[in-house]
Amino acid sequence: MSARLALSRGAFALDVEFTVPAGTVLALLGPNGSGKSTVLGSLAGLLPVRTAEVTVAGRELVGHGVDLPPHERRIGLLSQDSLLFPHLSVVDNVAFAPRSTGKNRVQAREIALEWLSEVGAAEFAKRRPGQLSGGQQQRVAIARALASSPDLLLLDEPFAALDVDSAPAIRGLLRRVLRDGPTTVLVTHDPLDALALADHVAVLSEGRIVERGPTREVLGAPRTAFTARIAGLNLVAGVATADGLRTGSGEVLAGLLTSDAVVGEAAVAVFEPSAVSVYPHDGEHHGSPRNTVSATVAGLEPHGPVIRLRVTGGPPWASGLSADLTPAAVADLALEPGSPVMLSIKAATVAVHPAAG
Ligand SMILES: Nc1ncnc2c1ncn2[C@@H]1O[C@H](COP(=O)(O)OP(=O)(O)OP(=O)(O)O)[C@@H](O)[C@H]1O
Repeated sequence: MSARLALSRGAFALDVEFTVPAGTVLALLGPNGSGKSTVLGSLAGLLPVRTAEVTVAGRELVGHGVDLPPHERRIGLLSQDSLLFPHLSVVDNVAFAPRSTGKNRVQAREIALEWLSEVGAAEFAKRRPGQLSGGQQQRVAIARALASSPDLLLLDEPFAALDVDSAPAIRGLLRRVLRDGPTTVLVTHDPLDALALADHVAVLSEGRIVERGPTREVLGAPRTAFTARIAGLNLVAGVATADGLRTGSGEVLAGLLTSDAVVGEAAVAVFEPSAVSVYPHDGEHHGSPRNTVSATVAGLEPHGPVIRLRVTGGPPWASGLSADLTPAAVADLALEPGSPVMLSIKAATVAVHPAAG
């Protein structure tokens, strides 16, 4: 899909242009009020726009004199609170989607039951939404969003209303259905959601896209202050193992799997720069011998109250890692670009998350 959108809402102005390759997921990240929900509302045809050109799956939704109403756009929208129809059963809620695209009652019911079983909610088919937990309702809402076979799926903070126990299961479910699913735009404030689900991210600030690119590149090496603040994480890509992550070059980084990570599947090890300890190259270090590597200081930059050090060299996965040190520690270790160092990362601080792709 490709979109160019410009509009004003009071003093707020949105002006964005982006594309999402077919079948992939774009995450929109940005601070409160940056325009994320406005982008989704405009794509869905729910907000008046000044200029818009939106093409999805080769079909023009808006632009050049065309302006399809929301129900003709073939867009599935999933918001934070699922807004199921309270007076309809679960299966009728889901069947509503294919019905509205012209399927007859029998076909619509069949499609609904298939999707309910796909999302693990078949047993609730006859219940009313009020008789389900928040997580169960969100499963049904996902089934409903997908049951219309949308050309474009819009997800607006799909985990925001869920408790910490049900969010990982729903994230895992979305990962599964999005793998072969429709082209998707996901709004989130959580970089870990973007890592788990999105191929690309775009960072919005005050109605404009200030940064975009492949998820791991943008979150691992942010170029804007905002992205650095929300992300700036150390990311190492590989495959989840029982006790951590195997990197592309075969080393194992010890860590803890999150509850939605699956051994043998693509994963990203995530740890904060403050979790990386730095020792002199030939001196003693007291970290776990497992996650210890030698590297070379590439650069030092003030980062709030600490100094953020970036390294190069060492095994491929370690090149580009960041570590936060106090100014006193930098002085004690006499660190400067080119200094050889040892890095140590406690396994307990390394979280292994499932990764898109
Ligand atoms: N109904 C409205 N009328 C006028 N202005 C609005 C309206 N809704 C939102 N805005 C303004 O549009 C801007 C973008 O809001 P939007 O909800 O798109 O941001 P967001 O990035 O989704 O924020 P959040 O993360 O808080 O959901 C904000 O400045 C907001 O005040």
